[in-house]
Amino acid sequence: MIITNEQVLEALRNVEDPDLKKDLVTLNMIKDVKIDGKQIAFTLELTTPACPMKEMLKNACTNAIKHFVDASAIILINVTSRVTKPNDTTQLNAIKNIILISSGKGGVGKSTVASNLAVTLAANGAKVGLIDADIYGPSVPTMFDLIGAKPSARETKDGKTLILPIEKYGIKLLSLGFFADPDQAVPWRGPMASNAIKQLFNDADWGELDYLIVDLPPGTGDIHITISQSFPIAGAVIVTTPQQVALADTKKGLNMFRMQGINIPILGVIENMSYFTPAELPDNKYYIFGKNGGKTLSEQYNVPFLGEIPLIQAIADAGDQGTPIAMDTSSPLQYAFNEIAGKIAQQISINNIQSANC
Ligand SMILES: Nc1ncnc2c1ncn2[C@@H]1O[C@H](COP(=O)(O)OP(=O)(O)OP(=O)(O)O)[C@@H](O)[C@H]1O
Repeated sequence: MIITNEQVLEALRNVEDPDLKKDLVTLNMIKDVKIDGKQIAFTLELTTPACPMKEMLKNACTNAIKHFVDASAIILINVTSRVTKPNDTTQLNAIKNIILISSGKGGVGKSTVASNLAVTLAANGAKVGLIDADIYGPSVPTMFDLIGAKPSARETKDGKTLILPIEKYGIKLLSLGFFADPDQAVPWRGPMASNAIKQLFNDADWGELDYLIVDLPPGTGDIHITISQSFPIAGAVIVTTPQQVALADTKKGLNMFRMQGINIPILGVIENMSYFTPAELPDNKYYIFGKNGGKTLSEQYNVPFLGEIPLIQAIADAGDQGTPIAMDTSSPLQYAFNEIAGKIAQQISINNIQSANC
């Protein structure tokens, strides 16, 4: 019996994307079906390279074809991705999704999370940029071993000067720290800071990006309002530690993103420094700052809980050495960040597709 494209597509109509609640053919995720005797090849186009359901969907496609078409078929699935973007993106057209990394309190690990998410999404194959908008203490130059680095500029055909982001580990980076002397007091204040931040978005040659991660200053202030109101934001990720003082400030941050006029989707809460694990006793967990604070908060606010990151000296060491820990293939944290990045990318895809269908 000759296998036809129609039979294959009909079989794949039985595979539903659990997030988007539609089948893969209706979602236009099946491309280039080619049949050669018993061999069936096609492309499965996901909405993000960091999709946590990649393997599950591949297996479901194989099973559907074997069940509905031919149990002895040889199935070759090429998985690719085309990252979706919010449908109201009118400016910064080549930047698909801007993700804000925010925290109510300083020092809870916002920059650590931003850096590790950036390298994780890039390792999955996404085009990633990172803006360090922390006016009080930009840490991206340290975390990417770029202290003292200075971005160059290029002139466009119409005479405009564009800043060229610095590329490191496959990520395009701009930090306010590149424009100030690392040993001088930070000069960014009020309107000057807001203008400088806007320039990092508007006057830089970002090229095409799937995700632009923005490391915000701690707390709730002018910079948050400026960025939220000036650019289309895919969502905010909130970083907290488990202590009550941190959680109280985190609530203020959550409330700010929900304020009228800001109204930014909250992609979820990450709890950093959740427990301490000594290097010599890797299976022991000591909840020195309390347990489940971040999880309880995310339940109260009805936002996703994205995961826990332990307090481990290797994270601080990796940050100080300029090689984010998620790049270390031998570290269990690579897996932890991969899970968190997958959940964030998945949430963005769902929001984008839902907003496109509205
Ligand atoms: N899970 C962790 N385990 C160990 N050290 C950590 C962890 N998370 C962050 N750190 C360290 O804590 C310090 C503060 O982290 P980081 O700079 O990421 O916080 P932040 O919230 O961005 O701070 P700021 O308010 O200054 O912007 C850094 O030295 C970092 O390496």
